[in-house]
Amino acid sequence: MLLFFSELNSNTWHHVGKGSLGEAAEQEKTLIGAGKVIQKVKGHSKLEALFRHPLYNLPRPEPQKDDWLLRVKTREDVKETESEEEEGDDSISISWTRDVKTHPPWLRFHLGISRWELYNRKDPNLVQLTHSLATQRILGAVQKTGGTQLKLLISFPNYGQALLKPMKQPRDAETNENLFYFSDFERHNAEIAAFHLDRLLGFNRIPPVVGRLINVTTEIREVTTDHRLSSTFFTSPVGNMCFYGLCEYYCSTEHPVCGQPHALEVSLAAMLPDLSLAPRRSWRSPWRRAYSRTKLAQWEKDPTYCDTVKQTPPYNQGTRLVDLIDMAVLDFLMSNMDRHHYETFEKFGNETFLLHLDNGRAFGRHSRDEPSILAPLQQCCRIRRSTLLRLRLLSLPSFRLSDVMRESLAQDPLAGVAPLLSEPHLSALDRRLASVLQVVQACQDQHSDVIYDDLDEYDQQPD
Ligand SMILES: Nc1ncnc2c1ncn2[C@@H]1O[C@H](COP(=O)(O)OP(=O)(O)OP(=O)(O)O)[C@@H](O)[C@H]1O
Ligand SMILES: [Mn+2]
Repeated sequence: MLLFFSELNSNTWHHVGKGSLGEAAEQEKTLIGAGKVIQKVKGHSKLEALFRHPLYNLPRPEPQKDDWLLRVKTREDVKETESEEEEGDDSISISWTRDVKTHPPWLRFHLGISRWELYNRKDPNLVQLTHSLATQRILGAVQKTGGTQLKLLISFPNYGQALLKPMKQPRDAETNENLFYFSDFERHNAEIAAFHLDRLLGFNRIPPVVGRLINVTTEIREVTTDHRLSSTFFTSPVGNMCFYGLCEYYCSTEHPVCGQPHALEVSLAAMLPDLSLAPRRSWRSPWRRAYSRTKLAQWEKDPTYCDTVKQTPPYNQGTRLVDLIDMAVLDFLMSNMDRHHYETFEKFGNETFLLHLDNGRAFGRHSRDEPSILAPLQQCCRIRRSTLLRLRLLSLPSFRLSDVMRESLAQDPLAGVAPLLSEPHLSALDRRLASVLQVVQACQDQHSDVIYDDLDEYDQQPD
């Protein structure tokens, strides 16, 4: 493994890429013709090859007790709380036990959250979790409070829940260039695509999101107990079932969410554990935008802004700064300008990953890039080595980001309706990835401490 990483890092690395790896890629080029995209050629999968790569299989120390977000109570714990609390709870009987086999997928997801990632990519439960979100009967739907745009909290028979964001505009609509980022609609496909992109970058910091075609009438209107929500349903002039809900932005007759006439595309995100079990802390991003038509934020005016951030807790210690830069890379690739806050699990203090929640405003425009999203990278000139090496890998023809993204998104149930990202959005990913690598190169030309080496422990291991 030592040899492998040093090879990736060396100057000859690009040459290596164009050699053996490049040739193989030429032979297995993804075929695109007459608007039809063929995902795999004779069973060859770039996605599978990517996930087989050592950079996606770094040995991690087994998490210790304190590295898990939650744990199942032992019989002793249960006895203690029973004696403390009033007995006589006849509400619900739950049929799962401490035996993992009895746990529904959402519970296994919660129990799998660790200090370092939200899920393990190889955990077979992930497929079960997304499958259950995509297929289970919808028992209830109420509006979720908090946040500015309409979203629903969906509940399922196995006590699982999901955060629903509806399709609000046609898939291929490009955001009007005269709209400010803070006036943009949220997109259901952006939530889905962001989950896939985050996973492809090896971060695993976005809760699993899946697409689903629902029936607005039978699966929302007829099951909701939320009167404020049901009072906003109406039949549109062409006979489609629409609703708009109550929220700060775009909840009006002028901005209806409509079925065709009942069918509606939505995204469903697995819910994180309840805040009472796993409280989270919300952090204001140092590179937050001004959310104003006229004002600039401090970081837009001060080229030495990062020097201040680097001295400010929690960015002056541990991995917080490079975590933030990982997030900036993710956001630049998908052109998300709306990252005003990020969250962490309180239990893990400052030594933990950052949750990349709320990605609905990503993937709005494919014809333009937004360099200012990369400001943290460009101003701090710092990046995790594992992130950089994965980005370089994804820029090679044999693992090309747009190709693995296309293949990954094809796994979503809504891909059967239409591709989740149009081809121009996929090529924008490759173009932006090249820009990220250029920014890193420019940093390396000027500074010597650009790379935050999170792989040194692996390099020292014998082969
Ligand atoms: N998968 C999830 N599980 C639990 N809570 C979530 C999940 N995703 C988002 N949330 C919570 O719900 C809140 C609102 O969600 P989101 O940010 O997507 O909505 P929003 O309307 O875009 O909010 P805002 O306008 O503040 O950006 C988030 O701040 C987050 O705390
Ligand atoms: Mn938002």
